[in-house]
Amino acid sequence: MSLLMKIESLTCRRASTPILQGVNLELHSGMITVLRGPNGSGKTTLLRHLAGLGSDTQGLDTEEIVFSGHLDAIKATLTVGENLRFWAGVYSKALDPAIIENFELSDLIERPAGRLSAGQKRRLGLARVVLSGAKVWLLDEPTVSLDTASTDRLVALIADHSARGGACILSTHIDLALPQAQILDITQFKASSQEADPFLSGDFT
Ligand SMILES: Nc1ncnc2c1ncn2[C@@H]1O[C@H](COP(=O)(O)OP(=O)(O)OP(=O)(O)O)[C@@H](O)[C@H]1O
Repeated sequence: MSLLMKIESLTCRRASTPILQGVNLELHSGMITVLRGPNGSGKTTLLRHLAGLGSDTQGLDTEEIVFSGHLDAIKATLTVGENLRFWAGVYSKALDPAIIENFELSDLIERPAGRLSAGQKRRLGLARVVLSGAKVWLLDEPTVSLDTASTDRLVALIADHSARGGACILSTHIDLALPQAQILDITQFKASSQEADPFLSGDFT
C-alpha cells in the first residue's frame, strides 16, 4: 500500500482560533477513514485543512485530492449538464456517462442546478468527486440529504474507489456499511484552548 498522505502534529485553526492540535494521520492507498466526533469538534475544520484550505497543510499535491463540503461547489445558474461539463474541463476528464447514470442525473441534465432539491444537489456535487479522478476523496458528511438508495450507491462507490487503490476520509454521524473503514475519533486532538461546549457539558448557566 503506497503512502498517499502523512500529517504530523498538525494544528487546525478557524478564524485564528486553534480547534485541533497534534493531529497525526497517515493515509495509504485503499484506506477509508471515518472521522468521528460531536458537533463542533472539528471534523469539517480538519477536512478543510487536508484539502489545503487551512494554513498548515502538508501532504499531497492538490490535484490528487478532491474535497466535497457542505456547499457542494455547484453553480446554481448552470444546468446539471453544464455543471458536469464545466468540471470535466477543470479536471481535464471526459464526462463518463456512467457517472451521470450512477448519480441518477440523466433526467435532470437540462435543469438549472439552483432548482434541484437538496438531495439532487448533493448527488450532483458527489458526481464531481468521482469525475475529478482524484486519488484522495475528502467528504464532509456526504450522506446528508441523500435517500437510502443514494446512500447505498455512495457507499458502494467509496468501497470501489478504495478497492482500486484510492482512499477516502469522510465525516459522518451515521453508521455506513463500510466494515473496512478505520474510525478516527478526533476529540483526542481537541486544542487545549478550546472552551467546553455547554450543550455537551450540560452547563447552560
Ligand atoms: N467560519 C468559522 N469561523 C470561526 N469558527 C468557526 C467557523 N466555522 C466553524 N467554526 C468553529 O470551529 C469549531 C469546529 O467546527 P467544525 O465545523 O469543524 O465542527 P464539526 O465537527 O464539523 O461539526 P458538525 O458535526 O456540527 O458538522 C466549532 O467550534 C465551530 O464553532
